[in-house]
Amino acid sequence: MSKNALVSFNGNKHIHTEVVLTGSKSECNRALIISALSEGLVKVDNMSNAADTVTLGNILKNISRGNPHQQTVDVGPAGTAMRFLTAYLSILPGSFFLTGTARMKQRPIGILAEALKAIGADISYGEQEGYPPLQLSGPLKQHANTVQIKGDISSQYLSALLMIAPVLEQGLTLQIQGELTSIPYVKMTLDMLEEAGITHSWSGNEISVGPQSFKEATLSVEPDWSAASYWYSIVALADNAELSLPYLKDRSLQGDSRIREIMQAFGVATTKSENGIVLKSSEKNFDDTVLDLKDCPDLAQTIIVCAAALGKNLTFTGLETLKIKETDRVLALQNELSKIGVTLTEDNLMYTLNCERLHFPDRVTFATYEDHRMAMAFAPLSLMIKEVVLEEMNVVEKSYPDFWNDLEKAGFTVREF
Ligand SMILES: O=C(O)C1=C[C@@H](OP(=O)(O)O)[C@@H](O)[C@H](O)C1
Ligand SMILES: C=C(OP(=O)(O)O)C(=O)O
Repeated sequence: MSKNALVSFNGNKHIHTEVVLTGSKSECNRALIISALSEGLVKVDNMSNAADTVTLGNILKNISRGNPHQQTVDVGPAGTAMRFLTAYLSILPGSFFLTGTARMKQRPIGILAEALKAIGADISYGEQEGYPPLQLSGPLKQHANTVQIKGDISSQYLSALLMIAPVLEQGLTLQIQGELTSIPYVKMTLDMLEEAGITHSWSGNEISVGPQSFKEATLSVEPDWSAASYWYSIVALADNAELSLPYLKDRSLQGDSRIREIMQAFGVATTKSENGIVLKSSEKNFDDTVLDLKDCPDLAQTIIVCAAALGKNLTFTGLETLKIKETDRVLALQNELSKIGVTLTEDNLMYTLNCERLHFPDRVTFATYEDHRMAMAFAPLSLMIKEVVLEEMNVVEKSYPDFWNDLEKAGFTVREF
């Protein structure tokens, strides 16, 4: 159990600062796998200090190929690491026991494991059918080059397969079944592969990657737009703010850069600066009352909590995958928003906020459910609530270890207890 954080903001709600965000964990985790597959031809620039990325980097450094003894590989809470390593380890010679936290053992992996088995991998389930831990014995002997895969549970399964596709003897064609979720993450995978010299074709529900060699390249990682989202929320809740975020680009590989458009309605204007972007307080203007977050599920908590704090009864769609992330994020939001009198109710996959009873007690303790995004999405409420307690403050390390320090630099007080 880590400490709790008591967060407050004294004085005028004015914020003028610069925050240098760490590299995107999604980009870094892909870059690490691509670099490993390319056997060092592909280098990575601006590596993230996100714990999930550090974990994946250490695993890739420490595993030994062809070792006759079984190696245990523990990803902790890192979902992308679990999914990407399932594919990566299945093609390596050797025997691996791939495991993670208690929560990881509840996050489904069967769709990916069965697809890999259909291609020729030797994978079995260590505990519950369809869930980690996994037992992998490689190398995969390919006997199929086309596989059907459900697209509506997690895009990470597709990304994991696409990254190993070029080193498979026969390449790989994915036939996607159902509506593909989190599409920008699949595009990010294909774009980064392309930067590393790997071509693909995508037509209708089929994505094909032929057998190919990686070329020398340096993958330059952009700061994390999901992390930027918490600063958008802070600007939306402040009375007056001007916040610069260096190195964020206009055109991003990250789908979460959509926060820029979404937050215009919440009164946050984004302009380009010499070396990045600047967020400024502007008029709020809620024209759209329904927001579809299917392409950017990691923004859901930020946006829903911010809308609740502003008393806006918005409706959200595309939240189906939130139940299998670090926690059941819909349930966690419902529990914690009730502490400020707000409900989030579902009707036919539409989730609507009701803020009629919104109120801000002097002190509220929010549980974080071993979910970094719960802590970071609720912390901005310290602009509305005198004292906000976020339990288990270390959760933020998963993607944004400097979060509390950055808050202090922006004028918040963060006390550990
Ligand atoms: O590929 C990735 O880097 C990710 C894809 C998304 O997951 P799903 O595809 O499961 O929605 C996202 O929620 C996760 O944080 C990172
Ligand atoms: C869902 C997330 O991560 P992962 O699936 O990699 O654990 C996240 O960072 O919000």
